[in-house]
Amino acid sequence: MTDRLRIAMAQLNPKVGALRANLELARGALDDAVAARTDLLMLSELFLTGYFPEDLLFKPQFITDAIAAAHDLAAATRDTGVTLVLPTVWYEHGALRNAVVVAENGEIVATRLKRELPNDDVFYERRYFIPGPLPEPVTVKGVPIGIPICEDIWHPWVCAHLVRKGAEILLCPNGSPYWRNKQHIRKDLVRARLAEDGVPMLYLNQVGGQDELVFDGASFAMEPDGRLVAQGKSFETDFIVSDWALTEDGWRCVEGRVEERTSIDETPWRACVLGLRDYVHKSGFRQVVLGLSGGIDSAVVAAMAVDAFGPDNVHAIMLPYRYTSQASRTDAEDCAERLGIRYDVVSIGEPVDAALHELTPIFGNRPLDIAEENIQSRMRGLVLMAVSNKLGSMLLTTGNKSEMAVGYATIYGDMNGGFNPLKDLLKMQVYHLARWRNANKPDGCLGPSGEIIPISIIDKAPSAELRPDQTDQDSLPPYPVLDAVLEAMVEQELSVAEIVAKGHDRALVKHIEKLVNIAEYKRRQSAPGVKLTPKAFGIGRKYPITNGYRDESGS
Ligand SMILES: Nc1ncnc2c1ncn2[C@@H]1O[C@H](COP(=O)(O)OP(=O)(O)OC[C@H]2O[C@@H]([n+]3cccc(C(=O)O)c3)[C@H](O)[C@@H]2O)[C@@H](O)[C@H]1O
Ligand SMILES: Nc1ncnc2c1ncn2[C@@H]1O[C@H](COP(=O)(O)OP(=O)(O)OP(=O)(O)O)[C@@H](O)[C@H]1O
Ligand SMILES: NC(=O)CC[C@H](N)C(=O)O
Repeated sequence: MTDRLRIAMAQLNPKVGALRANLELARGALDDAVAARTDLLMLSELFLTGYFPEDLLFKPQFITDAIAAAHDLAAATRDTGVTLVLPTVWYEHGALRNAVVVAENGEIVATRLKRELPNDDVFYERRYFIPGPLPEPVTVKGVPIGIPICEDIWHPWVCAHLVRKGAEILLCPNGSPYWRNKQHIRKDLVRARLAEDGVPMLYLNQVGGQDELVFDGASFAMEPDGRLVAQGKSFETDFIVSDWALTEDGWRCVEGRVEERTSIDETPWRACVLGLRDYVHKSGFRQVVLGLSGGIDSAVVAAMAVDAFGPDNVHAIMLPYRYTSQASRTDAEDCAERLGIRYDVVSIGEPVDAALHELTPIFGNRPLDIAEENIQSRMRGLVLMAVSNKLGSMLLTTGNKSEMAVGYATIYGDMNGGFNPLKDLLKMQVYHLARWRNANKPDGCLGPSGEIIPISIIDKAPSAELRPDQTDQDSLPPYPVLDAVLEAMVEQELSVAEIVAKGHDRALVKHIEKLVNIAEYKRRQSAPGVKLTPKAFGIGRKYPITNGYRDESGS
C-alpha cells in the first residue's frame, strides 16, 4: 500500500448530450493528469452526458452511446499509471444507474452506484435511475477509498457506512448547481460529515451553465478538522492537484492550492454572466442583441452581455416612440458608449401608427388603454426579432423577478427573447448589482472597468414610457415594498397572514398574491433565465396555470 497519493480533480464544463466533445475534454484531463504524474484523476458527476441529461435518458441509443464513451475513456487509461474515477450512466442488474466506474491500465476495475437520488427542487433523478445499495470502498493503489456521489453526502449514512467499511479518503463527484449561499451550505455540510467520520474529503463540482442552472465549480478538499486544504476557482474551469500522505492520524494533505473565494456580491453577477455566456454559446450563437431603453434593466443586461461576450458581440438598439423622453435617449446612448457596443436607433413611430390606423375599424372609438400601450412593446419585439433573424444574434429579454412575479411585462412584446439574465433578480437587487459592477470588475469578465452604467440611469424613477409621464409606481407598489412581499411570498412560501405579521398591509399583500397567481401563464411562456435563489421562476417551481386557490389566512 502506498503512503503518498497525488489526486487531480478536473473541474470542467461539459455540454449536456455532447458525448464526443465531453469525451475529448476527459481525454485532455487524462493527459494533464499524466503530465502532472497524478495517481488518481476524478471527473464530475455524469461527466460524459453532462449533468443533467433529463429525458435524453429515456432514449436507449443515448444510453448505449454514453456507455460506449465510458468504455473508450476507460481504455485510454492504459499505460498511464493514472486511476480514473469516472462518473457515468451505467446498467447494473438490468437497471439504469447513476454510477462511477473506476478504470486502471485500460480496464474497468470497479463500479459503484449512487444510493441517494435527489428528487426535489430541480432534481428528478428517480424519474430515470434505480438507487444502488450502500456502497463499499474501492481499493486504489492499495488504499481503500470511498466514492459517495453528490446527494449521497447530504445524508449521514452513506459516508458513515463507507468509513465503517474501511474507507480512508472520500472522493465525492458532484453536479451541484449554484444558488445564493450554496458554497457555504456545501462547506458546512462536508464539515459536518467529516466531523462524524474522521477522514478527509475531496469534493469536485462541474462548472458552467446548463439551461437555467449554473454550476459554479468551487471544488475543494477538506481535512477532518474542517480545514480547507485545497480550493478551486469559482465559475471557471480548473485542474486542482493535491498531494496526500499517510500519517499517524490518517491521510493528510501535504500540498494543495487554495484560491481566494468570490465575495457575496460577486457570485450572482458571475453566475448571471456564466449562465448567459454558456446558454448562448452552447446554443451555437456568438452574438446578442437587445433593446436599450435608457432604463436600469436593459443597462444591466447590456453590461452582463459585454462581460460575457465582449463589446464587439453585443448590439444595442434604441427604439423610440413619441413617449420616449430625451433623457432616455441620451442615457441609452451614453450607456452604449461606456460599454463600447454597437448602438442603433430604429424609430417605431411609423409602424405603430400604421398598426393603430389599420386597427381603427376594429377598435372603433373605445378609449385608449393597455392595447395601444402594448402595441409599442410588441413593435419593439418585432423589430428586435427581425434583427436577430437577419444578423444571427440571440435576442436577450430583460424582465426582472419583480416584474415576472406580477406580470408587469407585455407577452409577445418586451418578453420576446431567447434568454433572460435578470429573471431571478428582484428589482432592488438589480439596482444593487448595477452599483456593485460600477465599482468592481470581476474576474473572467470581458467588459470595461469603471462606471459602465451611467448614474443617471440608476437614479431615475423606473418607467415603461408607454404613455405620457408614466412610472412603474402608477401600477405597482414601491419596489422596496413589492420586493419584500415577493421575497416572503415566493422565496419563503409564507402565508398571507405571516406576511401581514411582518408589517405589510393586508390589502396590498392580497393584491400582490392575485397578481402573482394570474401571471403564471406569462411566466410559462417566458424565456429561461439564470437560477440564483432556491425559489426561482422556471425550473424547480411548478405551479398550476389555472389555479383557484386563494390564501384567506388571517382574514
Ligand atoms: N390565463 C391566461 N392564459 C393565457 N393567456 C392569457 C391569460 N390571461 C390573459 N391572457 C392573454 O394575455 C393578454 C394580457 O397580457 P398582455 O398583453 O401582456 O397585457 P397586460 O398584462 O394587460 O399588460 C402589460 C402590462 O405590462 C406593463 N409593461 C409593459 C411593457 C414593459 C413594462 C416594463 O416596465 O417592463 C411593463 C404594462 O404597463 C402593462 O401594465 C390578454 O389580452 C390575453 O390575450
Ligand atoms: N425605447 C426603447 N428602446 C429600446 N428598447 C426598449 C425601449 N423601451 C423598452 N425597451 C425594451 O423593453 C424592455 C422593457 O422596458 P421598459 O422600459 O418598458 O421597462 P423596464 O422594466 O423599466 O426596463 P428598463 O429598466 O430597461 O427600461 C427594456 O428593458 C428594453 O429592452
Ligand atoms: N446531483 C445531486 O445529487 C445534487 C444534489 C445536492 N443536494 C446538491 O445540490 O448539491
